[in-house]
Amino acid sequence: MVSSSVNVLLLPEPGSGHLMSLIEAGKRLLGSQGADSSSSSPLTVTVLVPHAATAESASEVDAHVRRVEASSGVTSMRFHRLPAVAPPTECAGNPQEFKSRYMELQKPHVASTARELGAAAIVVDFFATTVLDVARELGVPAYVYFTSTAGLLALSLRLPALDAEVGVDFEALEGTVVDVPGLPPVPAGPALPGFMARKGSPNYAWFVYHGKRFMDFDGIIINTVAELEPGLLSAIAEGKCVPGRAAPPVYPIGPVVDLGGAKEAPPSSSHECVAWLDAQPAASVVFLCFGSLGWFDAAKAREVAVGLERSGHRFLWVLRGPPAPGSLSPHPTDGDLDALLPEGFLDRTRDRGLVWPKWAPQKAVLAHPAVGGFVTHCGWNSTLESLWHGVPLAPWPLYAEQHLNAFELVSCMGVAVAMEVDRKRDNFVEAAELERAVRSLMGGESEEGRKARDKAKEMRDACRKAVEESGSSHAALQRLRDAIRRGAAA
Ligand SMILES: O=c1ccn([C@@H]2O[C@H](COP(=O)(O)OP(=O)(O)O[C@H]3O[C@H](CO)[C@@H](O)[C@H](O)[C@H]3O)[C@@H](O)[C@H]2O)c(=O)[nH]1
Repeated sequence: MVSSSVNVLLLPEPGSGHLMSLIEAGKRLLGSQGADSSSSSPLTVTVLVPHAATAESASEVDAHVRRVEASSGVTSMRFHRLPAVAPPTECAGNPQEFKSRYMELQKPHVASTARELGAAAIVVDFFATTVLDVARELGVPAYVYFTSTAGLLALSLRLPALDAEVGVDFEALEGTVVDVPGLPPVPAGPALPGFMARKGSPNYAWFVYHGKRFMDFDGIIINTVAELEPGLLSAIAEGKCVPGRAAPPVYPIGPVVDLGGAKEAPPSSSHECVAWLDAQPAASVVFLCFGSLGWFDAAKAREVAVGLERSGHRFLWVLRGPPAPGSLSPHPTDGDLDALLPEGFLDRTRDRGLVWPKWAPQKAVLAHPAVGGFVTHCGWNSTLESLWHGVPLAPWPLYAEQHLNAFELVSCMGVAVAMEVDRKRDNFVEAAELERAVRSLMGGESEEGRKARDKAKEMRDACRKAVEESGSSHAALQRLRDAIRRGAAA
């Protein structure tokens, strides 16, 4: 019998945390050659790569796509570059609005490409829910890919109703809690994502829109693990987030973590950070790194330096500086260590610390046996990478949905020690608080630290089991493939 392939189009948002995650999800969808060749209708995946809005992001996207194209074993994945569109620069200061409008501008190109290539299903990033119109026009099933937690998904699904129930800005709800099915009461001030806090803001309006739209997709693919967020996934499946309306099927296929093809870590042993770790004792180093957009000014960096020095622990600290003045790009610049660090700090800590001012090989670092704890901005990719290696966390959320993630990591999953972050002072952490959290995380007397370390190991085992043949994520992927094939045959 001649097999006809089922072409799935993926539309990522070009931010690296989103793009890399959806490409990796595409690889998972393809599965091993064995799984695919046993079917009479093998899946193929075409990634529609949007032209990124700034030159810096465009070269980052290009480098990543080239790396995947060049890597062996991804033969059924193709890349199709979409033409450049004029970015909506007038809303560059509102990241969620910017991303949503930028993705909306891709619609005509997605439509023409889908017609040209033939699409059995379209999977879009969660900022691209407007593209559902294209799928409906073409009569093609559509899935949304959610790069963050089931916690954020539940809150997003609930947001349109919350918007109607709560008459004031959520920002004004200091001291009160928000009810999100599947989560303990969420303290509005410290934990609600900033873009959901101001009712009048365009970022907020877009999330109300996305929250409604998620319900209209044929399925929601999410980068989480059933065992990590069981209560939330049940609440969503049971229709508790949007009363009276069943949610579309949810496919938790995580952890979708790009390990460069290796289960343990990408080979980076020649990197200076990894070579430095090679010389440190097991589980002795606290790693500090803050995602693709995190950076510090001298005031915050000083607190970290003092806190680390007083903690007495070994550390590897990725310290990056503010975006270049006048640049449209939100990307940090390499940290100017002389300007950012207190005088003499590097000399005094030379034998037990490394401050790295540039992009670091985070996955290889987290995989290294010398690393015993991670002070993180709580980006979901970073969190999953840490849990994959059983490394406990201390959350220092900075932007996007990271405050909600921090709340969940401490209050639900128990894999993190709490750290007091002052949101009113631009997420400031005092030196003494950092020192306390690092001591607790790295093996002091604290019960909280011991629990976080144990729980992180438990979650490492759960994450690894989930992707094995009998595991929950493996089963979710199979259900997703079946649903896509059924849709193509219909
Ligand atoms: O020096 C660095 C810094 C980061 N990374 C990698 O970059 C990725 C960062 O991803 P993530 O931790 O998710 O952070 P962001 O890039 O900030 O991701 C955005 O997208 C995520 C998924 O939706 C959200 O959870 C975040 O809040 C949002 O800011 C990870 O794979 C890291 O390993 C490095 O390799 N080296």
